[in-house]
This record gives sequence, structure tokens and C-alpha cells, in this order.
Amino acid sequence: MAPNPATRLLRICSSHFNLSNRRYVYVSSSNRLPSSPNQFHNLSTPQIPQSPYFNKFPSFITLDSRAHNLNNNNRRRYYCTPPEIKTSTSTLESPTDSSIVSEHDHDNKTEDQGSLASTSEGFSHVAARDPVQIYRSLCDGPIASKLGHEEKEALREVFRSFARSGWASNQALAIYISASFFPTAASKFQNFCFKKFDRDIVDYLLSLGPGNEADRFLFPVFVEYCLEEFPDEIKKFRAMIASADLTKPETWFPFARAIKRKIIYHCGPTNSGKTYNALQRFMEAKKGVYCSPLRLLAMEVFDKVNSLGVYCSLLTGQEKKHVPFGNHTACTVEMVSTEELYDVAIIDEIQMMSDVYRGYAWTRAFLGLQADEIHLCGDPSVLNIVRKICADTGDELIENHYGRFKPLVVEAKTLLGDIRNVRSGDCVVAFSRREIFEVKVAIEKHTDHKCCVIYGALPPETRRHQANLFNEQGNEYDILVASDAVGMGLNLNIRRVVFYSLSKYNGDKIVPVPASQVKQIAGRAGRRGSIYPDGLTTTLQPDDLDYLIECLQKPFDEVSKIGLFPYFEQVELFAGQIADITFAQLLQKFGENCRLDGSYFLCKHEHIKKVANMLEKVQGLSLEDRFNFCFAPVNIRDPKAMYHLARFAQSYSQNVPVSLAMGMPTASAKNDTELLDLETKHQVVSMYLWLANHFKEETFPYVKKAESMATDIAELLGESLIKACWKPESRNPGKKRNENVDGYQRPRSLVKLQEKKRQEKDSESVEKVIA
Ligand SMILES: Nc1ncnc2c1ncn2[C@@H]1O[C@H](COP(=O)(O)OP(=O)(O)OP(=O)(O)O)[C@@H](O)[C@H]1O
Ligand SMILES: [Mg+2]
Repeated sequence: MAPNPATRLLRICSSHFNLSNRRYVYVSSSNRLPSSPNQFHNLSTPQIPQSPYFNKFPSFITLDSRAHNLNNNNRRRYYCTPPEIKTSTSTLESPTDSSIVSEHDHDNKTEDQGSLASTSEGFSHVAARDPVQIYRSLCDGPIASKLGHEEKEALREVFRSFARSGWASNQALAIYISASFFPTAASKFQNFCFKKFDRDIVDYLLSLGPGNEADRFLFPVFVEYCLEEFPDEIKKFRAMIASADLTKPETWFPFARAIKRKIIYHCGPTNSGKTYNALQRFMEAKKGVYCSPLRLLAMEVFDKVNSLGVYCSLLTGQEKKHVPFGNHTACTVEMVSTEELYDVAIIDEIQMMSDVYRGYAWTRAFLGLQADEIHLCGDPSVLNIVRKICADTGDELIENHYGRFKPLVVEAKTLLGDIRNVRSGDCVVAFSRREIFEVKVAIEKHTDHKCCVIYGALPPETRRHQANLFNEQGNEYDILVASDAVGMGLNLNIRRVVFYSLSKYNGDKIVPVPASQVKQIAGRAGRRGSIYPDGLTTTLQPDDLDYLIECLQKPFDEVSKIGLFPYFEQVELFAGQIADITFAQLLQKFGENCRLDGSYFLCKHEHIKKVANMLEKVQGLSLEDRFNFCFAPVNIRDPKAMYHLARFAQSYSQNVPVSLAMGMPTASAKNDTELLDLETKHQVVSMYLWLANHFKEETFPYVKKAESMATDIAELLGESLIKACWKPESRNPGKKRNENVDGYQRPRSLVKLQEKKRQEKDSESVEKVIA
């Protein structure tokens, strides 16, 4: 038996659009159904846009030409759900999934309608009516039948429920009724219906009562009403949605798509030779690019490759070092060009595609690089998504799997809560600047060891200097105290990684350190080529050991989505649809309305919005300049650095040369305030260099001065760290981070530790904490 037209349509949709586990609504402006996949394709593809919320609510997809063609009355509708699929993946508050394949035709009673009718005996003739016909008859026909007070109230309740229905609101997005406009539309719809409904419909709705069934009955009539009543709102929202389209990001790079790229995935844990092997191919190539997660690592590769006789330039946000005759470039991933052609490209730490803030940079490099051969180095967490994307792009994928060179052994003894048990070659990892200094001071006070220090706010040069000091044998600096910044990039002679704690502040509250990060940091112990035979790891507190073991045993979490962020041009297009809002509001709206395919998420951009808000008072910046200023590397929690950024933007907007206007420190820091000041000063200089690289050079004429200041400050920071023996301070003394601990479920041992800390009145005292 031939399938009914709707089933056929469903199959065609599924095969053409690969939408196999979704519910479809197809609304055609033609009377004819396509009879073959080809015909469907030819007939419909060009004129049928997809639903704006394709992935936000996968249970409902409209292949809808009506928004273009609102006056066509010859419409037929097919509401279809693949019978075997439940819509549980939907974010909707989904009404019962009836697995219907229904055609709302005059003479065709559907299963859906049948099920409604069965629940409301005696109303099958109402339930079976075509919603278009209902709507038309309401428009042309009767004035509402008289309702008693109770009936009115009961009917109001039905409409209130409809107006509150998350399901209806989400479904309405498919005809471009925005979520914010939906309540207004629903309220006007109620007024309309109250004036028009005939007795039959009223009785039917009252028999259903408020809830899913009534919503489902009302919704198609509501659709008809909206299409006729709100064409302008629909058009506006539709244009806005179209301009915030981030679907199919692989198509943003047609030149990369024109190449059949060979992707080699070097997949394995930390310290397994992934980067080393990729670099071998890079150095052999005629023209290569290495994309690094950090400036520091780009510098390391730049130095290493040049020292091996391969001319290589350096490109980071802050520095451009061009090496004559060099065909190779080591750059930070944000800076890589998707316009140049390369023989070999490396994207290191590819799992960072899933980073909530910076993931978009890796995604862009992966999708957009024009290279015959692309080497991805990373852990297995993104392997599956890389496979999927390669299938989408048509690239060939080769997987090389690696194991650790040296085993990683957990030392069950721990440091027994006593920091004096550190030994030469230890790297003590703490997750705040305050703790790092507490540990350093305690070790140097109570033992004969000396500590090097590495944390994120230090310039790369200083971090490298500290790393070298630690790596060199024969000096007294045999302990490293570091933050999670140690997890990537540096070659360190670590014998044992000791976790001082396993919780960290995530910008909002204190949370357990994610297992993947624990693995990466612990894995730094026992690097190939170092003097230590095995890698060891343990914790300061015996109570934390279980969590450490749990993290190391855990397989890598599989990543299901990777980051995206719009280009300026996309934001600009979107801005064209909305008048009179600030740039931060524009970004907010973009985030709310953008469309994304299922494998992607929009990267978090709160920090960008904070900068945007601060720059709001700077007049005369173009949208593009504003956009670029917002990406300048600035610590939004450092008011001094934010002040300087605003000052730079002010001068830039007035087209006057941007000055550094900052006194150069002359001596190393004598206390923590001075150390913080040095860190800020370096950040400001580094920001200046970044801006000079991203804007008209003539507006930032003091690049040479800034470079020499950066070098000098990095040196002073290095000297300061060696001397540091003071109590650490916080940048924001008013805000105590530990206040947020309550309410978060952390590993028991950490909670205990935290409680212990809280009980101690003077939590500043290192000895007390570590006792
Ligand atoms: N075949 C090799 N011959 C000599 N040294 C090697 C070899 N493979 C790796 N190494 C060295 O081993 C160390 C670890 O290698 P590599 O940095 O490539 O590991 P990785 O898997 O990329 O680690 P991570 O996850 O930390 O980035 C490096 O110092 C590297 O130079
Ligand atoms: Mg590596």
C-alpha cells in the first residue's frame, strides 16, 4: 500500500534534511505534494526556510513558506511525527507525543484528532475541524455565543494556561512569534476568540479544560490568527533571527571547504608525545603554522624550531616577530589566518574547542584553516565530535592514539596535611594567588627549600624564567608552587605533583577542580627527558586523596558541543535589525536569538559585556572599534587595568595618539601591594601592545617603549618573586570568595578543610591553615 502523503513527506524530509528524530510541520503554499525526493528538493528547498529554532526545540520544525506568502489561502498542512521517536530530547514542556502523521484535510480524520476526540466524547466533529477553516469561519462568521459567568471564568482559565504554556510559546517561534511577544499575541488571541467563538468550540474547550489538549487544539488556530494579525512583528523577528544565524559554521569557510584536507588527530593523555610528533611534520613542511593555546607555548615552539634551523616567525596578540626567509609561523590560536594557504598546520590542545570562553578560537581554526594537512593534538574528549565534523566537511581523518611515556603513580601517603613534607622536585598546585603565596612563604619558612612560582597573571617571560630556574639542577630552587597555569605548555622537571587543594574559584563560586583538569595537571609529573623515572602525584590532605584517584580513574568526558562566537560582520548584520540599544545589550540579544546547530554552543561572553558596558561612556567609537576593544586582554576584576583600557579607548575615539601615561617602576616589589601593582602594570602594557596590533598603528605610537617596559616589568616581577616572603593580598579586598562555598556540593574532605579554615579566626595566618 502506498504511504499516505504525509508519511511520504516525512520520509522525504528525513532523507533530505537528515532530521530523523524530529517532529515536522510542513506548510506548503502549493496544493501539490512532492512525489519524490528529487521533486521535493527542487520544488521546495529554495523557497522553504528552516525553522528559526531548529535546534533549540528539535521536536518542531517548520518548513514554512507562509511567512513569505501570507495571503495564499490554498494552504495544506501536514503535522508529522516519526512514529518511533519520542520528543524527549526537546527542551519543550512537550505535550503528549502522539506519534501522529496527520493531514488536516477536510475529508481526512487524523489519529491525532481521533485521540483528542476519544478523550472528549461527543466533540469529534469539533476536534476534526480544519484549524484554517475554524479561523476563517470565526473571522467571517458568528459573534460569540452568550457565556455565563462561570463558563467565562473557566474559558479564561483555558486561555491563561495557553498563554503560560512553554510548549505553545516555543512552537510559536517556528512562525517567528518571539517568546517576548508571545504573551501579547496570546492575550489578543483570547480577546478575539471571546468575541467570536461559537457554542460548539466553547463546549469543546470547556470539556478539555486548561492544559495540553486544549493548547494543542488552540495552537493551529492561533497560528492562523498570528499570521494574519501580526505580519510586521513576524517579519521583524524573522529578519532578526536570520541575521543571528550561526548554523552550519563549516560553510563560513568556502576556501577551506574547497580543499580536501587531511586531518591527523594525535590523541592521548598528557605527556605522550602528541605535540612532539606533530611538530616533526611541521618542521618538514614547506610552509607551516602552529596554533598554540598560550603565548608562552607559541614562544617555546618559536624558540625550539628556530634553534633546530627551521626559520619560524612568532605571532601573538602582543608580538609579531618576523624571521626573514621564514615560511613557518608559531602563533596563538586566536591569531591564525584562515586566508593563508599552508602545507601543514598544527592546532594544539584541540580539546579546548569545548572551552566555554575561548572555544570559538579552536573551532574557527579547525573549520577554517586552509592546509593540506592539519594535525590536531589533544585528549580523547573531542575525538567523536571531530569525527562528526570531518564527516560534515568531507575532510579525511586519521587517528593516531598515544599512551603516556612514563606511568603516573599516585602516592597514597600524601603530605599528611603538613607542607614540611615537600621534597625536591615537587610541584605544589594551588588554585588561587593567595594560596600560592601562602604555600611559598610556609615552605621557605619551615624548610630549607626555595620555591619558584608560576600563575596566570604573570607575564609569559616571567613564567618561563621561573620554569628555567626550577628545571636547572644544582640551584636551591627545587620546589615549584603553581596554579593551574602549569597544566599547559611548559616543559618542567617535576617529580611529583602535590595538590594543595582540589577546589577553585570559578569566577562565581568555589567548585571542585574538574577531573579533566586534575588529570592534565597531575600528568605534568615525570616528563620524558626529565631526570625522574616515574611521574608521581598526591595531595596535601589525606582526605583529598580519594577525589584525586577518582579524577585520574575517570575516563575523559565526551564533549558533545564546541564553542562558536560571531564574527564582527555577523554582529553588524544583527545590529542592523535593532535600533537604540547599547553594544552590551546587542550582544545579549544576539545570544538570546542566535541559531546554532546541535554540535555548537555560543561561548560565554560576560567579560566582553562588562568591558562593553564600561566603554559605553566613550563616545565616537564605531561598532567595529567597540567590538575589537572588547576583546582586548584585560582582567575585568582589576579596576586599574579597566581604567587604562577606557583611557586608551577614549584617546582612540578622539583620534589622538594613545599614550601609555604610566610610571615605570624602578625596583622590585617589597610587598604584595607592589607586586600586584607590577602585575597590573604589565597587563596594561601588554594590552597596549595588543591594541597596537589590532588597530591603526599610528594611533598607538609608543610600541617600542611599551615593549621595553614589558621586558623590564617582567624582570622586576621575576626578582620580586624570588624575594617574596610576605602575606598575600586580594585585588578586591571587599569580596571574600569563600562566602560562596555554602550550597555547593564539594568532595567531603574539601568541605572539612574549608570548615576548618573558617573556624580559624585569623585565616590569614599560613601556619594555622597548614598546621
Ligand atoms: N620521540 C621523542 N623523542 C624525544 N623526545 C620526545 C619524543 N616524544 C616526545 N618527546 C618529549 O617528551 C616530552 C612530552 O612530549 P609532548 O610535549 O609532545 O607531549 P604531549 O602529549 O604533547 O603532552 P601535553 O599533553 O602536555 O601537551 C617533551 O619534552 C618532548 O620533547
Ligand atoms: Mg602537547
